[in-house]
Parts: sequence; C-alpha cells; structure tokens
Amino acid sequence: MRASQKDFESALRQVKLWKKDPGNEVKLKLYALYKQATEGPCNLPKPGMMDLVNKAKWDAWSALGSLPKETARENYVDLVSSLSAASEPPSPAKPAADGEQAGGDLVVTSENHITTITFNRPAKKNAITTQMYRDIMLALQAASKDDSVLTVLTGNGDYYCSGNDLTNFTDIPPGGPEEKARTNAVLLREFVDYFIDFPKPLVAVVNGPAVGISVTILGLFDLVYASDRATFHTPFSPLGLSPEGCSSYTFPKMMGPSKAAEMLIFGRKLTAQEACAQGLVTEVFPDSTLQKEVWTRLRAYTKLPPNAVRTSREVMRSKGRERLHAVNAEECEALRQRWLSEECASAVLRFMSRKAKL
Ligand SMILES: CCCCC/C=C/CC(=O)SCCNC(=O)CCNC(=O)[C@H](O)C(C)(C)COP(=O)(O)OP(=O)(O)OC[C@H]1O[C@@H](n2cnc3c(N)ncnc32)[C@H](O)[C@@H]1OP(=O)(O)O
Repeated sequence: MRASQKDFESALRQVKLWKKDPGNEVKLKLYALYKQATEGPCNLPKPGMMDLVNKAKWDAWSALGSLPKETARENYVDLVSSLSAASEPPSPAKPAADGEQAGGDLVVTSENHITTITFNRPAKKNAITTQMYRDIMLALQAASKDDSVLTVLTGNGDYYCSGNDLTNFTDIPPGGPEEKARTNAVLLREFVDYFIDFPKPLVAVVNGPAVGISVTILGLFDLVYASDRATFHTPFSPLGLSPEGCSSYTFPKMMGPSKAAEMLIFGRKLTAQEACAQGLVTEVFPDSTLQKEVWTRLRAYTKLPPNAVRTSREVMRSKGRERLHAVNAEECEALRQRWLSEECASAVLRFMSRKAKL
C-alpha cells in the first residue's frame, strides 16, 4: 500500500512524540529518508571530515542515491510504524524500559562508611557522558570529605562501563574541532587528576565488561574486584586514539611492557582471569556471588582503624603522585592531537553509522 502525504505527516508528528531516543543509527535513517522524501537526492557538497554530525547525515542521505521521493516517503512511514510500539512511553506503574533508576546517569549513595558511585546508564552500557565526568568529580570531592572509609565505583546492568560516550565528540562548538579537542583534554586531565589525588582507598566492583577509560583508570585504584563475566578492553588504536588514565605508565609497571603493549597498542581484550594474572584485577568472583562476597569483605575493611588505613595508603601512594600528574598531562596532550586526526573522526563516524563495534 502506498503511503499518502497524510500518512507521512502523521509519521512526522509521531516521531516528535517519542519519549525514548531511538539511537543514532535510526535517527540517521529517518533523517536520510525525510530529506529524500522532501528534497530528492542529495546534491549538497560533502562536509569536512571533522564535521562529524553533518558528515554522517550527508553519508546517510547520499547512500539513498536516486531513490524516488514516493518510495522514500513510504519507507519513512514503514520505519516509523515499526518503531512506534517500542517508543511508547512506559506506563507509570512499570520501571522505565531501559531500567534506569531514579537518580540519573550516576547514582551516589553512602552507607556503612562506604560511598558508592554507580554508573547508571544501562541502556547505553554505562558510557560516560561529559556531564558524568563532571558528576564523578563532584562525587569524589564529596566522598573525600564525608565519613566514608572506602569509595567504590561500580555499574548498573550488564556492563560495568563501555568507556567514553563516543557521541561526546560530535557536538562541535563555535570554535570548531580544535576548541572541542582542547576542552576535552582539559576535562580529561582534571578527571584523572581527581583519581590521582583522591585521599581514601578506591575500590572498583567490576560487574561486567569494561572498556576504554573505565579500564585505564583502574591502574589508579587500590582494589579491583571483578565478576568472572567481566572483560577488560582498551581498543585505542582501532579508534584512532592513544591511552589515557595514566595507563601508559601504570600498566607497563604492573604487567610488564609487552603485556601492556598487547592491551594498549594492539587492543587485546582480557578476560577477568587474565586481568587478574596481570595484576590489574585483585580477585575474580563468580558472577552469582560477586555482590555478596565483595560487600561482606568491604564492610569488614571499614572496621579497620581508619587512620592506620589512611597512613598506609599515603605512604604507598605519595612517592609516585608527581610522576602520575606528569604522565596524565602528557597523555592528554597526545589525545588532544589524536582527536583532531582523520583516523579518530572516521572511527567515531563508523560507530555512529553502526558499521563498527568493538
Ligand atoms: C572528555 C573526554 C574524555 C575522553 C576519554 C577517552 C576515553 C577513551 C575511551 O573510553 S575509548 C572506548 C570507547 N568505547 C567504545 O568504543 C565502545 C563502543 N561501543 C560498542 O562497541 C558496543 O556498544 C559494545 C561492544 C560496548 C556493546 O555492544 P552491544 O551489541 O552489546 O550493545 P549495543 O552496541 O547495541 O549498545 C547499546 C546502546 O549503547 C550505546 N553505546 C554503547 N557504548 C557506547 C559508547 N561508548 N558511546 C556511545 N554509545 C554507546 C549503543 O550506541 C547503543 O545505543 P542505541 O541503542 O541508541 O543504538
């Protein structure tokens, strides 16, 4: 059945009512079909490589070639109707479809002298947005002053964290990609500095796969407890990136240069057992007992004399701190340049147009 102009307009209205973001892949398809249906084939000049969003849109529209306007209109209506059921708002009685808890993308709780910071974006595999970097710093600042003995980082859902949200690179400010790269480098440096300077023991409870920056900063933690479902992946080269979180220094020190090179340069993904053998993970637990065993142990640790714990940690940490700050600065500068590279731009585009996953 051919879609009428009325069906098309109704589909356009329906999309505006969707409460749930359908994801970049779908948004690009809808954009391309809309443009083809209303303007015909794309004849705009190709945007520059660094203009990521417009380049992705241009690619999607151009890929439709000389598809007739009527067919594009029909495909648009079909796509919207197939997705509409999934986009209906959840009833108030049920939890949100993506399982997000009240409290936003980051949940911070304090109980039994343990402050817990939880990545809470399960629908996006707990990818870290720009706002989340800022909120984690605020949470660490508060935890450094509260009555907690330990600070824990963990994830809600099947992932621990899928690393930096790759769409963080797509909102280009008026100052262009250079300004974006500069502000990202400043934010990253400040974020990692918080972990270097944090005054209390930091514990990661790695409940599932960990990617990118969520792996590299583990080198700055005191304890890393992992589920046997967890994996540890730093795919920097495929993304046109370079290591951060002081991992270029902490990983070779911890696992030796060649094991670190396999991870940080060649992107080898480690299982939890392998990461434990390399010293990145303290102990691996069966997924079914991770929470019970780890939290029982952590509660016992909070009963230790707090001043002795602090002093021991300080003497272990103080010698390397200056070096870590220098490494952090160097890694951020290397990344600032990487973010401006064609290799990185192409990798982000591939992810956004769903041609690539890890
Ligand atoms: C201030 C800046 C600081 C920068 C610091 C730099 C850090 C470097 C890094 O962290 S590099 C690592 C970056 N991360 C990745 O490359 C991971 C990309 N994600 C994937 O490859 C896959 O999503 C996966 C393997 C993690 C999971 O695959 P799976 O098939 O199980 O699930 P989906 O792909 O369908 O994912 C579900 C939705 O989550 C979105 N998503 C997942 N990870 C990210 C991410 N890192 N950034 C943005 N979005 C992410 C994914 O797009 C799906 O969303 P959708 O349902 O809307 O399509």
